[in-house]
Amino acid sequence: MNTKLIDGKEIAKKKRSEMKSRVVELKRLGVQPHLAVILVGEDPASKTYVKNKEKACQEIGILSNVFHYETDTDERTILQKIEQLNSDPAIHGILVQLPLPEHIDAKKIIRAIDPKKDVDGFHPINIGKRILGEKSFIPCTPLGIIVMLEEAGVSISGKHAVVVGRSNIVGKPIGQLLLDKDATVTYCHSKTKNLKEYTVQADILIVAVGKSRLIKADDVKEGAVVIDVGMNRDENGKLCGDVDTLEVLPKVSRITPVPGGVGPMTITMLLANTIEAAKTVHKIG
Ligand SMILES: Nc1nc(=O)c2c([nH]1)NC[C@@H]1CN(c3ccc(C(=O)N[C@@H](CCC(=O)O)C(=O)O)cc3)C=[N+]21
Repeated sequence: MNTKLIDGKEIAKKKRSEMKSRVVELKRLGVQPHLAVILVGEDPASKTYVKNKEKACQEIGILSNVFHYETDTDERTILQKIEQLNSDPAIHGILVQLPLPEHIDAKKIIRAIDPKKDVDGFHPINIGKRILGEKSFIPCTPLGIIVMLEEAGVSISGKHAVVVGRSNIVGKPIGQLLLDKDATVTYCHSKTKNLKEYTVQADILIVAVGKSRLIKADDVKEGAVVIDVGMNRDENGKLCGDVDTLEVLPKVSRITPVPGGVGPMTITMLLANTIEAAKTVHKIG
């Protein structure tokens, strides 16, 4: 593998093997980490992701249950399921796979999850705590990015980080996390005029917009670190990111590939959050 590539798959593997021992330790103390996943509908990408999450749980000894509902399931049924999972002491983490069908109010669903079991870190309580610097669940993708930067030995303090994309699950939280690590942060989005003017200034460039190969060599600074959060299909149906990796590669110092970059780290952080949830409930340090 090109030495410029930050190998998310490899870092994920290392982290998962560490977690595996932690799970063994927890089991010795009588605690079996347990994740519940709610999936509504038949979106093929969602089904694949959920399957990958199940597999990852199994691999490191976390129990997982997937509750799969038909597309036309009403909101109340899902809310009732969440309530049941909230009050079940054997369940430590609850994840509702997004996106949900349109007739279901995702905001309402997320608010129904017990914040202590919100391993996605999407509940307003966890978002509020995070902003205030209190202990909280951090969304898996941004957390995975921070861990990758650390593992790759990229220092963050004093760097100019440019975040392209402002979603609640990636853009906004990763900017906040980088800020907490003393980066100077610029947010760009669909209404940003002359995007390139900003991206070329980035020491650390995070791209999470969902547009195939949007970022070209001209858009990056020499020696930049680039994190590609995109998960797109190109015109040939091939999985690709928001960055034209081959084109920018000669110019950057480090870059995450797609696949094999941020994706595997996202799932790994879900496992980490689930273990954390189990430890907290059972008051294990
Ligand atoms: N409640 C919720 N939480 C999420 O964390 C969540 C979600 N909903 N909805 C969808 C997005 C997307 N997401 C991915 C996770 C792993 C890969 C992943 O492992 N990707 C592989 C490739 C997978 C493939 O081949 O399709 C890789 O990049 O190497 C991708 C995408 C989690 N999400």
